[in-house]
Amino acid sequence: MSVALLWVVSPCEVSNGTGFLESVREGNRLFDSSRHRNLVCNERLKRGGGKQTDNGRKFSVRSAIVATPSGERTMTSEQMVYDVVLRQAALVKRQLRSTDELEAKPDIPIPGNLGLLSEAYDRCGEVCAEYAKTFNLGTMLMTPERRRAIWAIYVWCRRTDELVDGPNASYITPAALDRWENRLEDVFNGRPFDMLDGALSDTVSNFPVDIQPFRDMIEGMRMDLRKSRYKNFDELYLYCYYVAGTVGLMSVPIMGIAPESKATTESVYNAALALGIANQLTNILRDVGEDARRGRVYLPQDELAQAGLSDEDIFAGRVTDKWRIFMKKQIHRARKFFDDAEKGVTELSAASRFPVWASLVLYCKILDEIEANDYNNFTRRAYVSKSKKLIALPIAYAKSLVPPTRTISLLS
Ligand SMILES: CC(C)=CCC/C(C)=C/CC/C(C)=C/CC/C(C)=C/COP(=O)(O)OP(=O)(O)O
Repeated sequence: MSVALLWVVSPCEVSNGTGFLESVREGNRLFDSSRHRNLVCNERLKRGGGKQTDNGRKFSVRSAIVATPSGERTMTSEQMVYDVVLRQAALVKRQLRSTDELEAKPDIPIPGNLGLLSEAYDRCGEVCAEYAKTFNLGTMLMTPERRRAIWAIYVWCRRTDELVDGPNASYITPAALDRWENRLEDVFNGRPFDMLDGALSDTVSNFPVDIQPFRDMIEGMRMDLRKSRYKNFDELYLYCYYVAGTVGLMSVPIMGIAPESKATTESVYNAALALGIANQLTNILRDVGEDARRGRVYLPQDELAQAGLSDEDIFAGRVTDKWRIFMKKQIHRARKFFDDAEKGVTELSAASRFPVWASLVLYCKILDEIEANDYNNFTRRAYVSKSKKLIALPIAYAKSLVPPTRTISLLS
């Protein structure tokens, strides 16, 4: 069982599988923060974020992405996701107008709870160190406030992912995800359920983080529960946004954009979104065989058909020329998303660039490894060896020293 879940699941809760989320409803809090709650609410109202914390809207906003009553959509997934980008960018701009520079504020003093809060952040750091070693190493260059905020977000994402991918996944129902979303709303309202939520509550009160990407990540988990095929790339793009693009949007308000950057806020968020999509597409291409053994195919069905391939070919795991041609196109697309992301990394605040470059350079290399495996992603797992990682890290460091562009946005 993953460490992240062990921390929040007591033995009796594990026994019935759903107890962990069941207890969310009971509201048996570990983290008493009535003072913290008021401060968070005031903070969000100051930022114009009151709408998000309106109890009346709980669960009415499943996702910013909506369909017509007949289920048809008039916009592409990309256009719809861009609305979330604009919303997050607007939130940051409002914050920037009210402060000279986007820097973390000092801790909110919570007498009696300060020790607990710092313990909560420490635990988040331990999870990050355990599961995201390279990225965690890179975060050591960030300011302590930013580093621990990134940890808190990472832990929430990991716990969310564990709900559908972890040891209790078979007990997870849409209702359980609704309760998890309920708990998320509580986090943003300053009513954290446990210590790890407490760290996130503190983070979202200190940085201009929008709740929508968090809600959308839960929506991605719902999608994973009900769907195992993707008709076309538009559908797959939406899934990738939900489960990974959201992470990019959550991270930039913490990482901060360099004060000297001339790029527009939207373009930097777009690049962050692109990195999430690129990572997820890479993850999908690496795990084709593993996913197929779970009955899942995260590849556009129309493109498979155009290449003369079907699910049967994937379940049979045949590396044919048709498969190689298909894979080349998929890899090419993933690389284009990495290219879009690269333009934005340089615009981040200096200390945040290294962890992002390191993870970008390393994840991108997985695509090279799939090629080196002659596109056999059915029975061979593409991975980047330790020695290749060691070579890549100084390159990432050198890239992180490049300052933002001096001219008005080169980014689209
Ligand atoms: C580019 C700019 C401007 C900012 C960077 C913004 C960030 C941090 C984007 C990164 C988004 C991200 C890390 C998305 C998660 C993608 C992903 C597929 C993670 C895979 O997680 P695991 O499943 O743990 O991976 P492994 O299976 O490879 O261990």
